[in-house]
Amino acid sequence: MKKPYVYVTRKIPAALLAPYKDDFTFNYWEREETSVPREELTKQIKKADALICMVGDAIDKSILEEANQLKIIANLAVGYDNIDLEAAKSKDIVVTNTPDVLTETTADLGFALLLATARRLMEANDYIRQGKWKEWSPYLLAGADVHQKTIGIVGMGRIGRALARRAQGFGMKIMYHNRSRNLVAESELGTTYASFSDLLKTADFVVSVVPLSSETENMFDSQAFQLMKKDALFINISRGGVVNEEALLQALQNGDIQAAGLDVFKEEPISKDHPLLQLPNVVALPHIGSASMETRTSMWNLSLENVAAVLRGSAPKTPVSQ
Ligand SMILES: O=CC(=O)O
Repeated sequence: MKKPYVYVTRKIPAALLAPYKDDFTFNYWEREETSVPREELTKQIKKADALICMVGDAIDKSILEEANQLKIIANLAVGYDNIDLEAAKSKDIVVTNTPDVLTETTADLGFALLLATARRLMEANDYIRQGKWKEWSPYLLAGADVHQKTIGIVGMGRIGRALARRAQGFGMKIMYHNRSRNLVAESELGTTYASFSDLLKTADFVVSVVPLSSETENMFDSQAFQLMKKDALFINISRGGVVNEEALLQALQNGDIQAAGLDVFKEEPISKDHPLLQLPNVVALPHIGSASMETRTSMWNLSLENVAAVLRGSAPKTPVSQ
């Protein structure tokens, strides 16, 4: 019998495929630095039984129309705003993501970004490498304290709670905003629920961990930045789509907020000429929230487990609700 065909949109380590090789045929996009062109993906989707894809792959209605026998789309990410869930559902295609395995790693990065932005680590690193360091001086590259400040976490899901645990270690006051109250986070992590506007008005660090949806798109707009304190820092580790980047740029330029740490952008990869990247008070990272060797391997393994389960006729471990 012909083995089911699994297409992977990036190079996957061969060793991870070994346990599945007897049952499935694998093929993947070989070039690590570039994403699969739309034309090639369309060709592959026509014949694939399973697809493992990345956040940058737009799995929209028009490409899904090409699928003839696709049974599962396994996204190598916890967020899945790149996939048209309705279109997948209408073709009985299961969608899975990679929750849990990346929670702590992403929270580590979120906190690293917060610290780097507050203490101006990138500017300091550039300063020393450019040979500018001539003498020690009291306010040289002086940033903002993190300990005992107020963090405002927007989106109290798994990563939000993991951030709150880290914030506890820094003696921070923790506010959060979420669609619904999270009583466990309140009782166990000492977090306080606030309306979006109260959080914006009060927090020293506003951290976005909210998934991108029609409700959250552009929620950080000019009004939101106006509400923030002038010395507030904005950190985004969720999706660029939740921010109006033009409004963020203006807020940073006008001094409405102090600085931003951004791991995600509306257009990814962002152009190096983008105005946000010209500002010294922006720390920018290329969407590396879950990028540790251990976690990326766990994400691959979870995606493979999900694919194998569906192709063998059982339920996947981490389906998204469609
Ligand atoms: O952005 C990455 C993810 O959603 O896992």
